[in-house]
Amino acid sequence: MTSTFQVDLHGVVDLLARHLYSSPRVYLRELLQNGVDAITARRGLAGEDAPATIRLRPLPDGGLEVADSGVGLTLAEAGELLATIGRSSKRDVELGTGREEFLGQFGIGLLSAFMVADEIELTSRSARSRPDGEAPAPVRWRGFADGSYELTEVAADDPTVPAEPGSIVRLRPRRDMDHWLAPATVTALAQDFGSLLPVDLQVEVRLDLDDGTPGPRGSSAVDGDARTVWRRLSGRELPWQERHATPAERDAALTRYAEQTLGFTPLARIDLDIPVAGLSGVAYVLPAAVSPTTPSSHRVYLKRMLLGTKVDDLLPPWAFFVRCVLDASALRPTASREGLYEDEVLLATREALGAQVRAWALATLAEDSPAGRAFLRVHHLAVRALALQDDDMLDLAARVLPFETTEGTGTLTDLQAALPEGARLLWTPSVEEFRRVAPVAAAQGLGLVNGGYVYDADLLERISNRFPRWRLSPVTSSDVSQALLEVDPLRELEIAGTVQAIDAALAPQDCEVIVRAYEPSVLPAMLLHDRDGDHEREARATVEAADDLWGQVLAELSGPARSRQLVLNDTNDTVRSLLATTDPQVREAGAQSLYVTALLLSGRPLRSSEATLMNGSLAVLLDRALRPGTTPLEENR
Ligand SMILES: Nc1ncnc2c1ncn2[C@@H]1O[C@H](COP(=O)(O)OP(=O)(O)OP(=O)(O)O)[C@@H](O)[C@H]1O
Repeated sequence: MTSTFQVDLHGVVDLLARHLYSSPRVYLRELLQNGVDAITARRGLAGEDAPATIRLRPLPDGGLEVADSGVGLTLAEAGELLATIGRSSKRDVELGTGREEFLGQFGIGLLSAFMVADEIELTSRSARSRPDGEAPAPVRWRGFADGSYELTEVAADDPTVPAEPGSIVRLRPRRDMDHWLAPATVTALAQDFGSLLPVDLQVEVRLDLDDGTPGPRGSSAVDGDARTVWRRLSGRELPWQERHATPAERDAALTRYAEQTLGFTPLARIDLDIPVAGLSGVAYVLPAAVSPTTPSSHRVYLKRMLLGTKVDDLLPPWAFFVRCVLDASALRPTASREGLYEDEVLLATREALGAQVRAWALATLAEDSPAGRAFLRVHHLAVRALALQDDDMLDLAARVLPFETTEGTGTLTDLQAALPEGARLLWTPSVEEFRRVAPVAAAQGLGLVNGGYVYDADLLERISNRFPRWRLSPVTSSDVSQALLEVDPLRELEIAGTVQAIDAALAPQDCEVIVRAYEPSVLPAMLLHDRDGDHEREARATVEAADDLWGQVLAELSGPARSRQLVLNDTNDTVRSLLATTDPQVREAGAQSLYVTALLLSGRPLRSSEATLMNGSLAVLLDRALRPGTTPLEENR
């Protein structure tokens, strides 16, 4: 024996309301959509001239009436389609997809009305004719929130039946949800979802409740005490397909449209057109920079019905500087109809949209125009993000993107122009390293670029690898130390003992001390990070783990054990004073404070152990300086 599931409609509606739809507001979209689909079906039957109207009428009892001039339903169709959840006339059973021409496909849309109504009544006159040529009798289906329904034939002259083919859906409000059916809400929702629909959508407005929103008026009527008018909500061309006398007028109209619908005045506009996805629209460039992690959300219409105002994942991640408004016919909605189904068409569309935005960015940046400069000023981060994955943009970016360099903020071209012909360009992977090295590099005439900001290290590395003509490479400690002059051998001999003592004082900081003579002489010391230090530390760990014989060999190969070098500047007066002192306490405290100063110069905040070191050394130096009658540094000269 086979049985069928018993379905508790309350549970299903609750599931839809809580987990599928983001808000009960979608009930109106589902009703509009059924009306549009029924009109499409009637056009298929009777030709393109078939009437295409949807009329929304708030009822005096707080309910709502939605009347369409669609294909209508026969008794058999209503019995099959409305009595079974998940049954849809618009699905392609063989392909398992929604048929192209319709908006609906899942067979659950009408249920969403139970989020706001206790009772749904659909009265319909079918546009089909019976085999005997007679018109089928009109039908009335009444569905209740407890899952029960009634289906009856109705007399053709019944006054509640549409006079012409079509359907009228009436909702009786659910307690506590009646505000969703209030006239102002219905008008606002219909405007939002349906203003671009290719049908004549009108709402009946009571003049005493009219909020004065401008819009074409239809005929007026007297309904009881209140005068009413029909206000037309649709009938607009897609804004980007409207005709204008001149391009300037089109620009102005589309800018106004962005201001009204998106709430900003765009920096620029990119027309979008992807025929295979039946897609057209506009990408607006944001007037201010946004973080790359801000989810970019777009206003999307599917077959001219609003899908959502915050649809994401429509463009590649690097295109976070645009907001699109578009309409597509070949993209598929998810069942909630609030997002896009991730299928091959969406993947191809995303790529094609990315290509159109990219082509605009390339063309705009390539010409040195005010628009290009404004775009770069506001959205240089997005250009950097795009250049990371696109060689054409990378090549352009290398020429137009500003970086922080030892010659000020400028492009790589600017930096090259400021250096002797054929000079190499160097870059640091962190801001800290740039701060450490830049004063010396600048004084030595080295061209240094700060790669420490978002995307820049990766970008500079890609430029180094892909475009050798820039002669760009990451800076190494040897690049810098080569520019530092060895002190003369006699001087080296003179200070050897002191240097050894200072070196020992900084050993706990994992820092080796050397002395060189370099410009600028106001800089007492510089801290170089040996990026090979990591390998050395690894080598040390291996030495410790190895047996005696191998340990000795490896120890010889592993080189200097400390990962940083404090390079004291022998042309600096303070350093010379320190090197001259024989007071061990002053020497140690002086070395520690030079070390901390060099750390601070790199811009990195001090760790607590380093702050303690600074305070301790300062206390010693102050104590010696304040002892009456002596100045410690002079005392030992
Ligand atoms: N106004 C209407 N005129 C004619 N037929 C209708 C109307 N409203 C609903 N129907 C019929 O009832 C069926 C079920 O409607 P329902 O809104 O539940 O699902 P759907 O529109 O097919 O799919 P979806 O769940 O994607 O909206 C429709 O496929 C359609 O055949």
